[in-house]
Parts: sequence; structure tokens; C-alpha cells
Amino acid sequence: MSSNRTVSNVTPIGSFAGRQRAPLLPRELSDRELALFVTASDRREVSPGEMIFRRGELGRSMFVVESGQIRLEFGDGMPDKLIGPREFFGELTLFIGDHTRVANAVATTASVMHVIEQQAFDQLLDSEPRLLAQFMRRSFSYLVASEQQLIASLKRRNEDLMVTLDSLRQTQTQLSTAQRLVQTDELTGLCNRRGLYMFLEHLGDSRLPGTELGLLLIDIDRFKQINDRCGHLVGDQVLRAIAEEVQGAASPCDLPCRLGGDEFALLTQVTGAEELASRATQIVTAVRAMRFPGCEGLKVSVSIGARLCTETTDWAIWYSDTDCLLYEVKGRGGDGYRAPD
Ligand SMILES: Nc1nc2c(ncn2[C@@H]2O[C@H](COP(=O)(O)OP(=O)(O)OP(=O)(O)O)[C@@H](O)[C@H]2O)c(=O)[nH]1
Repeated sequence: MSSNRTVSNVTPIGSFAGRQRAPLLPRELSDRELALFVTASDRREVSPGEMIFRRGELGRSMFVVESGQIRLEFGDGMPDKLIGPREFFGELTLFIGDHTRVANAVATTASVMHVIEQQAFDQLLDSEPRLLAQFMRRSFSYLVASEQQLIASLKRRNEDLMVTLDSLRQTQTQLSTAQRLVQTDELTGLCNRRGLYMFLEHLGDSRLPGTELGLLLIDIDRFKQINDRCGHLVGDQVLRAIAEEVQGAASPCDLPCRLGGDEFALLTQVTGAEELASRATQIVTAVRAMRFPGCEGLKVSVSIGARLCTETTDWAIWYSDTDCLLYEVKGRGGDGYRAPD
């Protein structure tokens, strides 16, 4: 510890001597300040990596670096600061007392520092009030400027985050739109085969208690002839009209879909075979009654296979069993449905 900390005659000393430069860096001490602090301090050597104080600790002293380099780590994504020769740190604790350190101070190289305690600082205030007032004013200006810089950079970061968030939201919307499109049949707006497979993957989540799963496979009779006779545009109208009927026969938890070409399916949750049959009848009857102004006299009909699906088997079995029933109807001339006896 220095024996006499009250300094009146201040001149540069030790390894700081002869290094007067102008203008001073924000945290650089003038020759007079330096001499004053050095004389009123304890000299301390620190090794590379040595922790001088930690964030959250109660501060007791201020430090002036004679040689080497100290890193102030503020954490929370804020940039570190490097403190070099003639510069100081940890001064707030002497200005306001009971100050909690806001950074870790770590020696990055072997360094020599001068440690100024509260009592020595108070004595300097008495003996050199003008010099100390200047020093404190400079320190406070620096701290205020740093705070303003921090606020500006936080504001910028916040704006950047908002922009990123916005673009993430847009990407998410684009992705869900793309996903919806990929699973939707363009002509009818019903789910396509890809959508059906996605639905099947999550079928367990949408199962209604007390119901059975039923499948209707619906195929338009002699659709090729409709296209040939009335043209593809009318053919498209027919496909859209039938899609509406399949959709109309569906409950909110059901999945009406167009599997491709003139083939539709309705995966439905019903109380039993009777309700499944009534859905099939509803579609057959509605299609039979359809009329198309673009093709007078056109009669449209569908063949439907209808069966309940056991959940111990999977789509491939449900499909092939129901398809057999559908082809039984086709074999009899179409325009009806067939369910297992
Ligand atoms: N207009 C139109 N026709 C389509 C579309 N997709 C497939 N088709 C036609 O649908 C017809 C299906 O013919 P087929 O598979 O022979 O079936 P079908 O004529 O209904 O015969 P059956 O099923 O035995 O009664 C083909 O002529 C396809 O060109 C489409 O999006 N629009």
C-alpha cells in the first residue's frame, strides 16, 4: 500500500512517463490525473486470464492500467471492451459507492494495474478537487455516451429482430400456402391423393368417439364418352359438380378428395353401415339429377363402393376391398352403390 496517498505535486511517473498524447482517448488519463492516481494507489500485477472482478460483485476500487490489457465482458450479447495502458475502469464504484459490477474484468495479457480504493479517492477529492471534478465529468460524459450508444444499438437490434420476425411470418404463411396447394386438387378444390395420405397419417387425432371409419370410392360412369361428346370443358364442369356433391355429403371431420381423373373418395366417420349407405345414396341420387346447359340431354351417373374400415388394416386394404365393390357396380352398368352383404 502506498504510504502517502495525498498528492499535491503531480508529475508522470514509472512506465507512464513521457507518453503524453493529445487528444486523450475517452478513457485515457492525462499526465496529471495519471500521476495523481498512481501515487494514491497500490500496484498490482495480474497474469493472463486472471479475473480481476466479476459481474454482480460489489465494487470496492477503481483500476488504472499501466501495461498489458484488460477485457471487460458485459455479457448478454453486448460487445466486450478492451482497456489498455493509461486507461481506467471500475471507477463508478468510487463515484456512487455500493455499486455492483456490470462486467467481468479479465486480464488478456500479463498486466500491471494501479488499484485506487475509496478512502484514497476521497482524499484526492479533498486535495485536488478541480482535477478530480474534471476527471469525473469526463468519465460521466463517457458513460452517458456509452449508454446512448447502447440504447441506439439495442433499438437497431430490436428493429432488425422485428424485420426478421416479419420475414419469418411471411415465410411461414408462404410455406403453409404452398403446403395447402400441394395437397389440393386444382380443378375441384378438394384434397388430392397427397392430401389424403397426409390426412391418414394424422387420422388418429381426428377420430370421433362412438363412430366407425367408412370409405366411399366414387367413379364417374363412362366419363370418357362425356368428354368426347361434350368436350373437356363440360367434362371439367361435371368433375366440379360431383366434387361439390361429395363435399356436401361430408361431415366436418370427414375427408372428401379427388384421387385423380374421374375417381373420388370420401373417408367418413359414421355410426355404422346404415349411415354409410345413406351417404352413398345421397351422392348417387344427386349426381343422377345433374343437368348441364352446355350439353343438353347429358346424363351423368357414378358407381360407388362403400365399406366400413377396420383400424387394424390400412389404406391399401381399404382401397382394394372398396374398389372391388365399385367394380361390381360398374359390371352391372353403374349408377348405384355396393356395400358388403
Ligand atoms: N375433362 C377432364 N377429363 C379428365 C380429367 N382427368 C382425366 N380425364 C379423363 O377422364 C377419362 C377417364 O376415362 P376412363 O378411365 O376410361 O373411365 P370412364 O370413361 O369413366 O370409364 P368407366 O370408368 O369404365 O365407366 C379419360 O378420358 C381422361 O382423359 C380432367 O381433369 N378433366
